[in-house]
Amino acid sequence: MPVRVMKLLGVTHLVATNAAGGLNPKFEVGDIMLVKDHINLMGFAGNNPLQGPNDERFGPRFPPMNEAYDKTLIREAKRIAKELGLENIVHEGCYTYLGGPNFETVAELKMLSMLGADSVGMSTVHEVITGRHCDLTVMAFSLITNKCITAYDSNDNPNHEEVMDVGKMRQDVLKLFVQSIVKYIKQTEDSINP
Ligand SMILES: O=P(O)(O)O[C@H]1O[C@H](CO)[C@@H](O)[C@H]1O
Ligand SMILES: Nc1nc2[nH]cnc2c(=O)[nH]1
Repeated sequence: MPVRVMKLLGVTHLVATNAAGGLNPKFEVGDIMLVKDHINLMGFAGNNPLQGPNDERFGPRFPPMNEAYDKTLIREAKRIAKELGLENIVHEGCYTYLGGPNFETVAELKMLSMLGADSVGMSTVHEVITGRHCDLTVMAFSLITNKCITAYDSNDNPNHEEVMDVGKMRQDVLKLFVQSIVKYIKQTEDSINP
């Protein structure tokens, strides 16, 4: 619903952000993962934001999702990351999400890893699908707030306080990153529609 309101207000681009657990062992807490693709696990269970009668004013009944994340924006976000000296903490990967609110079991994390997911959260995919359905240009990134633990002998429990703390720790960097991306989008739009 908020995404469709944005569309009706004339918004053309959606930059979605989330806090996520890092499944890719190369990711460190505080890293940023540009989303290049997602696995809509909730969709597999029949939970999709496009369920119900299709409103053709927004988009088609069966929209493609293979190019959900704009490749140009990913490329430019990487360039911007380099300019800001963030290239060591900015990666690219596949996001997946579960309904939450509990964090995952060890077996679930192992499965998600095997499926090819690099980060796991509880949001974003619904917004992205709705945005792509109404033809918004979409990019998304995850802030890796915790490493997903796939060992049974670990006592390291994920918790929401840690998620909030890492968000606060990185807020200035994320603000600068998003501002720079939005500035790039605005410059590009102005050059197309002066
Ligand atoms: O996806 P966002 O809202 O960024 O936050 C993620 O982190 C929270 C759990 O700590 C959940 O809300 C999960 O979805
Ligand atoms: N599902 C999920 N959401 C998160 N949000 C922040 N960390 C996590 C995580 O480990 N799992």
